[in-house]
Amino acid sequence: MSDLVVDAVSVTHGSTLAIDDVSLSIRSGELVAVLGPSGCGKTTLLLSIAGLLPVQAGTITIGDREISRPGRTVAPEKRGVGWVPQEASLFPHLSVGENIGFAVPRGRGAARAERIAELAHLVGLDDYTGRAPNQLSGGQAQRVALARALAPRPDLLLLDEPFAALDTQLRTGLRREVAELLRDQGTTSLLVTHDQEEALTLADRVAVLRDGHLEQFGTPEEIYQQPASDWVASFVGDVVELPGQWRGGRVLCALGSVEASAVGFTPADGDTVRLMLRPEWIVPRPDLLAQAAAGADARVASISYAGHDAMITADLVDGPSVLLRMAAVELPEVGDDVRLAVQRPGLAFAAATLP
Ligand SMILES: Nc1ncnc2c1ncn2[C@@H]1O[C@H](COP(=O)(O)OP(=O)(O)OP(=O)(O)O)[C@@H](O)[C@H]1O
Repeated sequence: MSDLVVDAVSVTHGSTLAIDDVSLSIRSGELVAVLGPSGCGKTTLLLSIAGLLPVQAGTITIGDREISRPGRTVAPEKRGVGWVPQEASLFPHLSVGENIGFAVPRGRGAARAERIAELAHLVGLDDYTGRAPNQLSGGQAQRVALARALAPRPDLLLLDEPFAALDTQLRTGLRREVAELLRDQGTTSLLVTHDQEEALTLADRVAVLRDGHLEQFGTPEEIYQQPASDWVASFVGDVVELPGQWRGGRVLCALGSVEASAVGFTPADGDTVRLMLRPEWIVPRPDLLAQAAAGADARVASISYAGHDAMITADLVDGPSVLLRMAAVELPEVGDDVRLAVQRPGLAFAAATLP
């Protein structure tokens, strides 16, 4: 398995600039998710890496092989790249075993049959190699598609929303399984998804695309805790935004004086900023009720219970409503008075940059 380097790549569809000067460097064995809203260029990026679309600028390299540059596109079958599509797209006239072995050269005698058996075992379908694709469930078909892509030992595996067509329960289980399998195999993989939870839970690093631009490339923790822009902050996860005034590394706002770091600008004392918090950074602090100086008073307005946790809307006495996410162990009740505090530094964005 090799490194993938996408260097200053631009790709157009006619007059549409779908990928605009994107650079990504993926280490050997890494699983990277490409995350972004519909139409941001995820599929276009994947197609250009697969060799199905030419690049108008920049280069794509796998290991020490340059596979794309303007005017030169190495053919898809010569790139050493595997592809797992959204729908398994198995060949209906071939057995499961023959689907898995489709890209493994014939004429190697036992070696080919061994590789098919090895892959069938890897995806937990040892007993299914003689079956026809229409005798498989959706999840099983997707495993066959994965085995088929891995069989010729690609340098890089591209997965285009491979779990999107599956129901929620199956999707959660299968994606965990697939991520483990790819890690065990040391497969360098690029997974396209518009599902932020999928990206954050599975990937070593996440590339966030917006309108063909790379907004941020970082670990799931960096993307969620230190978003590079207010757009990334609101696209990946829930946000609570409050206007406030910057004062020496803190923001004075309806939640009190909250420690914060400024993102993308250097505020001066007195500047108006937007404070951004995640709902789980705000917590009820009954211990502060006796201390008038700390925290902010609020009343619980509604509770949206989700089993493992709950989203609580609390009306601040001196300000707007805020959202809190709490583990559903000891929840307050609607109408309860609470004292809220912020348990980790927030993010301050320039007021003018917010939509
Ligand atoms: N064949 C095409 N001809 C013209 N424009 C295209 C073509 N394919 C994609 N586009 C445009 O290029 C941009 C990026 O499309 P792309 O399919 O890569 O986005 P995406 O992020 O994969 O979207 P989705 O999540 O909806 O699949 C969009 O503006 C789209 O309309």
